[in-house]
Order: sequence, then structure tokens, then C-alpha cells
Amino acid sequence: MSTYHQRLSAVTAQRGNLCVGIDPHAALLSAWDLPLNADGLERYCRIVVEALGESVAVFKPQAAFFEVYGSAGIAVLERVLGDIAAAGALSIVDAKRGDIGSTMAAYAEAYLAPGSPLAGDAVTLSPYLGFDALTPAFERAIAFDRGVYVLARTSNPEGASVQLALGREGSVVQEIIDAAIELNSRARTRAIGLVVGGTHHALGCDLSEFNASILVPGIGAQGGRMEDLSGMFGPAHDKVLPMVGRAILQAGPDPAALRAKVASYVGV
Ligand SMILES: O=C(O)c1cc(=O)[nH]c(=O)n1[C@@H]1O[C@H](COP(=O)(O)O)[C@@H](O)[C@H]1O
Repeated sequence: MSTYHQRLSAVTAQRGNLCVGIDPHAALLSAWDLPLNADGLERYCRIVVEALGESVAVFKPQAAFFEVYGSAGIAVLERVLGDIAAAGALSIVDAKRGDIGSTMAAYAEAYLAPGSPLAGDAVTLSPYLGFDALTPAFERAIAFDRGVYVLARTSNPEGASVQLALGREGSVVQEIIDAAIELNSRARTRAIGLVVGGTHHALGCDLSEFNASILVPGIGAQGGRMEDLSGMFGPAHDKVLPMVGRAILQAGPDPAALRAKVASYVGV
């Protein structure tokens, strides 16, 4: 199997560089006249993947909106991951996992191991129990040709108090970025990506040496703009995978309207 980075490069070259967030908020289900239960959740996701699955490069289902419906919701997430793969797109499971030792290893098995029903092409991870605590996920991502996206400089204003605080050698976020660069070069991989929000006027960190994919949420509903990304990311702009959730989903459920909205973001 090709690596996550190779699959990402191939699919974005073909379909354009965009990740669509699948965030089935209750308000969106209601706006689409769908019931607030696992059945409504599944119909919602099917509409999105049927409309966009063959034209969008990457989807990022947000696990929280599936967990709300308990085991029935998790089962929907499993099926949606299958639908995304069947449409030839890639999936990033947004679970923001981060723990220690054997617990982290179990999360890594769940989201990255071959044959696991919750495994996508990549998963989001939180490094705030320590970057190296995520090692079981890094090892599996590399071994199984999958990817991880480690939260670095998140899109929300509250993140600054932790991420821009001074660590041992610089800001906390810079230590995370530098650790990811070092690991990618040492392991000769590009499996370790970062999450950096597209909402900041000044990022407050140096990504110029970063060597893998950067997932950039915050475009659209949170105020980030596609046209600002090249100035914001400078030399790292070619690594950016912009992510848009609500600003696209709000155009549904009409498939043509969803596709038109996607087209307005791709290639900006
Ligand atoms: O990891 C993420 O995807 C993420 C990181 C971040 O810094 N900010 C952020 O909004 N997200 C996720 O991106 C999605 C929000 O998309 P919008 O609807 O476009 O605002 C949610 O699933 C968030 O959890």
C-alpha cells in the first residue's frame, strides 16, 4: 500500500486541495429536516458523501457528533468511513486522542490498525500529555501507512494560553513543531502532520522547516479565509490542507448546492 502522504498527494492533485469536515451538528440535521437520532445522522452523512465523495479529496468526520448517539452513532461513523473509502476519498477521523502508555496504544489500535472498524486514513491527536506520549500512534501510523495530525496551534482563541506559553526551549507550540520535524526526518516518513488553525493574523510559530501535511481548520465559519493562507503560511503553504466544515455543509442538503459551495473553495 502507498503511504498516507503519497495517497494525499495523489488525491489532492486529482481533486483539488480541500478537506470537508463532516460535523453533523443537531442544528444542521434539523435544518435538513432530519430526525435527531442515529438514523438522521446516517442519512445526513450519506447525503454529504453521495454529493461530494467522488469530487472532494479528503473528509474529516468529527467523532463527537457520532458519539452523541452512543453505540448506534459509532456504528454510523464506521459505515461513513467505509463510504468515504469506497468513493475514492481519504478520511481523517477527528478524535483528538491523547493519553499515555497502554491506553494510548489502544487508541492507536482503534484508529490506525488495519481491519479496525474505526480506522481512517489518518487521525487527529492531542500532544498536551507530552509529544512523546503519542509514540504508540506514531509507530502504528508509520507501520500501517496511515497518518496522524498533531494539534499544534489550534484555531480557537483559548489555545494561545497553552500553545504560546514558554516551554523549555521556546514556545510550547514550537517544541511540538520541532519534535514532529525531527521525528519525520529520523523515521524517513511524512506520516506525522500538524493541525494549525487558519484563523490567526500571526501564527506565532515557525513552520518553514516542516516536512509533512498541515491540516488547517477554521476556514469559513470561524473567520479564516482561503485567500489569506499563502501569506499566513509562507514557505509552508505547499503543505497546507485547508479544512472547511459548516460553511460548506450549510449549503445542503441539495447536492448541487453542496458541490457549488465546494467549488468556491477549491483552487482559491
Ligand atoms: O482538529 C481539528 O479539526 C480542529 C482543530 C482546530 O484547531 N480547530 C477546529 O475547529 N478543529 C475542528 O474543525 C471543525 C470545525 O469546522 P468548521 O465548522 O469549519 O468551523 C470541528 O470538527 C473542530 O473540532
